[in-house]
Amino acid sequence: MTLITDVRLRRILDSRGNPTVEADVLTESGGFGRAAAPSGASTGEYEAVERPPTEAIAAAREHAVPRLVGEAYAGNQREVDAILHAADGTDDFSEIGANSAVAISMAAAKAGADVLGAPLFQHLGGTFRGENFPIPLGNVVGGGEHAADATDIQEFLAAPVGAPSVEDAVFANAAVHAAVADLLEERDEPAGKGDEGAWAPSIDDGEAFEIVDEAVSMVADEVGFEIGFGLDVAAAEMYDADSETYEYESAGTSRDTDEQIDYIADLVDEYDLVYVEDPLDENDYDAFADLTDRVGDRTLICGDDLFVTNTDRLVEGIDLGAANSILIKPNQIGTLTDAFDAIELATKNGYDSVVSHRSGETEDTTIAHLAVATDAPFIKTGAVGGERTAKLNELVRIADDAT
Ligand SMILES: C=C(OP(=O)(O)O)C(=O)O
Ligand SMILES: [Mg+2]
Repeated sequence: MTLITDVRLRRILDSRGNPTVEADVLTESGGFGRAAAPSGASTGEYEAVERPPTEAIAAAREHAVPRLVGEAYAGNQREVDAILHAADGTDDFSEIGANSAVAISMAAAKAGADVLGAPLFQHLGGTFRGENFPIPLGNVVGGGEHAADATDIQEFLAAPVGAPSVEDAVFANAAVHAAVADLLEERDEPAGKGDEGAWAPSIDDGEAFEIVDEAVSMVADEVGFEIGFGLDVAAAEMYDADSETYEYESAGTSRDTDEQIDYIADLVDEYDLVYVEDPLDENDYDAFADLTDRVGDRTLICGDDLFVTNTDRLVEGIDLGAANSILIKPNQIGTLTDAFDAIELATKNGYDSVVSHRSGETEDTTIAHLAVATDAPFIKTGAVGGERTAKLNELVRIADDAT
């Protein structure tokens, strides 16, 4: 029933106005799945390779589509993804492009779910998946590679850890985003928005800490449940390998690795941070391990550029005690199977998985289903903006049994 009869690929727009790959997968019994690849700006050095969409589409049409059509079953995700790997023939999807691979992989999953008449999260997670919903981490102030002339730290995140429901959590993050706007106005700090919809004022990190801390406390008082504070430092983007220092350009500060570890550890205590992503360079497992040793009992230290959703890199991190959490971005690794395997390995080793969007996104909602299917404790997918609310609203629908 789920035999694939056609795979169609096309270029569509992403949220930055750049082209990206969209895939349609059709099956023998009329099943249909459509999915699109997202795209990063602060990409990790070890991510699977995204090719220019025109090239990725041509290569996938030549190498992957003939091996899938009439040969593979959309309901058998591992088979589809193994064929994508075999058709590509490289370690990093540099032949067909991780963008073509992930679009086809996710579209096949949706086609499989369509034939089965099940929501995607149910198809992916099975009937015995847990009943939990991920806590959404909402980006409310940001800079780094996501906005010009804004904070050095890439993302200041609201983390509604005490929310009684996913709906409450989603609305709390939007309220923090709105509260930040009010506080910026009071301080006469005009702000546009960065790529992920977070406010991107021309302020230094110190001022951003004050504002987000206040906004989070105000909204927590209003809603009556705990809202934590988190960061994506995206430190690889500020690391200068020649001088071995972290360069905070807007603040005019430079820190060596030990100073960076001290700085982050102090921030964890000062702001009760519940989540810190990529606080150190993506090649420095040892520094990650030092920091995790110091503060890992009271906050999540999450590897994004460090692990790039790659089980080999995660194994190394687990061996060294480099973190206690992993970011999961399907397009970093190229298929849903690889993303699932990373989550499973993380869970077995006591790491929390954070399923994540990219800064360049589409209306695709697969990550909302992936997070629910795998019982991931967190999802990071912005706070506002159409391509972000597409995922947040889908979570609300899943919770309401309305997908
Ligand atoms: C979402 C992120 O940004 P990008 O997609 O630019 O890598 C991130 O760094 O976590
Ligand atoms: Mg990150």
